[in-house]
Amino acid sequence: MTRTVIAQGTFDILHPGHVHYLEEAAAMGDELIVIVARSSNVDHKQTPICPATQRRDVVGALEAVDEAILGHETDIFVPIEEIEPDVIALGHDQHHDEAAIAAELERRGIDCELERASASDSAGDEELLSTRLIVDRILERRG
Ligand SMILES: Cc1cc2nc3c(=O)[nH]c(=O)nc-3n(C[C@H](O)[C@H](O)[C@H](O)COP(=O)(O)O)c2cc1C
Ligand SMILES: Nc1ncnc2c1ncn2[C@@H]1O[C@H](COP(=O)(O)OP(=O)(O)OP(=O)(O)O)[C@@H](O)[C@H]1O
Repeated sequence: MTRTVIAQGTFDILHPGHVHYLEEAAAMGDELIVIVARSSNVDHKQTPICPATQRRDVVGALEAVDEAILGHETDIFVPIEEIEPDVIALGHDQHHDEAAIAAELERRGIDCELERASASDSAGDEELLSTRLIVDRILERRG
């Protein structure tokens, strides 16, 4: 039986922290499907620079990723219901409440494990590993 893992996020301007998360998520199973957040659902930080379709296409080109799909516009559990994953891999710093996600999965009858990925190691000098920091540096150096 194929063990399907879901990873999800905004993935606006890719960096090695994203690669770390997706490689770790891929290692949790046999197949990795990535749900790329719709810009309208990214409400806890600034609106993404790149359109969702472009963010999806770049994530989908990574070696660790079997398939990247656009998330649902209004109900984030719809793709989960359709895919029926074995594991949902949450990012190390994602704000989601694990207990609330687990409760909603149970309410919808979805039997799936929840795992937390680790933070990536330091990237060394001039470390960024964050889209927000990349954008800040662009503004600082080129603005
Ligand atoms: C289990 C799960 C499923 C998700 N599915 C969707 C989805 O269908 N559509 C969507 O726009 N975002 C989806 N998201 C992503 C949320 O919108 C999201 O966590 C956020 O906007 C991305 O923020 P981040 O990149 O800071 O983690 C999902 C998140 C989780 C935890
Ligand atoms: N440095 C990192 N180490 C490990 N995982 C990371 C790292 N950066 C991002 N991720 C993971 O990648 C996923 C998508 O992250 P996201 O698109 O929010 O990027 P970000 O760089 O954290 O963005 P921002 O800096 O704008 O908040 C999340 O699950 C997040 O935890």
